[in-house]
Amino acid sequence: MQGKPLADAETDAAAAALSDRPIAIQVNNLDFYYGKTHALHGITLGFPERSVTGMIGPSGCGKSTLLRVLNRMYDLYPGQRATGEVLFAGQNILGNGLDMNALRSRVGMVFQKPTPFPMSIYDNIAFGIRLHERVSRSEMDGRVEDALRRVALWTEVKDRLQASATALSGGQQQRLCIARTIAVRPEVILLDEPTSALDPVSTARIEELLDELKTEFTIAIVTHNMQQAARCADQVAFFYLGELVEVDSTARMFTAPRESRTQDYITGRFG
Ligand SMILES: Nc1ncnc2c1ncn2[C@@H]1O[C@H](COP(=O)(O)OP(=O)(O)OP(=O)(O)O)[C@@H](O)[C@H]1O
Repeated sequence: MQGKPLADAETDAAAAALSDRPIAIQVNNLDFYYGKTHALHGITLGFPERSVTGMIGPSGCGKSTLLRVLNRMYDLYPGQRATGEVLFAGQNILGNGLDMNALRSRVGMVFQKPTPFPMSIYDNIAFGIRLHERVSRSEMDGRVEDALRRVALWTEVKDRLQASATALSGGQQQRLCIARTIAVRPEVILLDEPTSALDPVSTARIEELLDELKTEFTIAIVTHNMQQAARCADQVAFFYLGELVEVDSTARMFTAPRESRTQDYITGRFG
């Protein structure tokens, strides 16, 4: 009997490896409302541990909304509410009585535009650590250096740690924001179009960085860039009009999506 073509076998192996991983965050039957606007409809999606989930879909389909549910960012805005279940660390994080600071230290977020605080490079990183932990000065120095090394920024900034972070280039600022996020040792990192404001070289550096970070963190990234999803993600979820159309390993999504809407989107027929 003839075997499957190699490419198919590899695709199947990648999908199987992903499905064997424990799930870091499991979203079940999630609905989300901005006042009367029903933005997400019955989303069920698992984020496998230590892997990258790419979230794609046309503008307004609900990608950012889902990301904002995963660390309850929406809580900061009146009139926004979620129903369903988001299981993280053995708990439904949509429930009452949750320690939001603790949640956000475990599920960190990086935004589209780099958002360094108007303070020194050093303090940008130390600030988040101080919010959650008491550490000595020497330990803090070590944590700051470690975070900056992890994002390959240390050699560029080690001689000007006390300079303002706002003087860094856009790409450096975004790496600083990622350093700030990982410095508090989260389990999950959410990134909302983290490279859309960056040049191709800075984008490539962030993509390389994600590849390293996923050995330690669970990553969810919203992107409009199909090549970026194909390069960075282990699994890809395609959203359309507030619904999850399909989710699969990246290789399968880009070679053999099950739904024609996915096929149309990834081949650029709409969106
Ligand atoms: N603050 C808000 N108030 C009311 N409706 C909102 C608000 N933010 C988003 N929406 C609506 O919710 C839906 C999902 O928006 P969301 O920003 O999650 O989409 P998206 O897929 O991330 O889009 P984009 O790719 O353009 O960032 C859209 O219909 C949008 O108009």
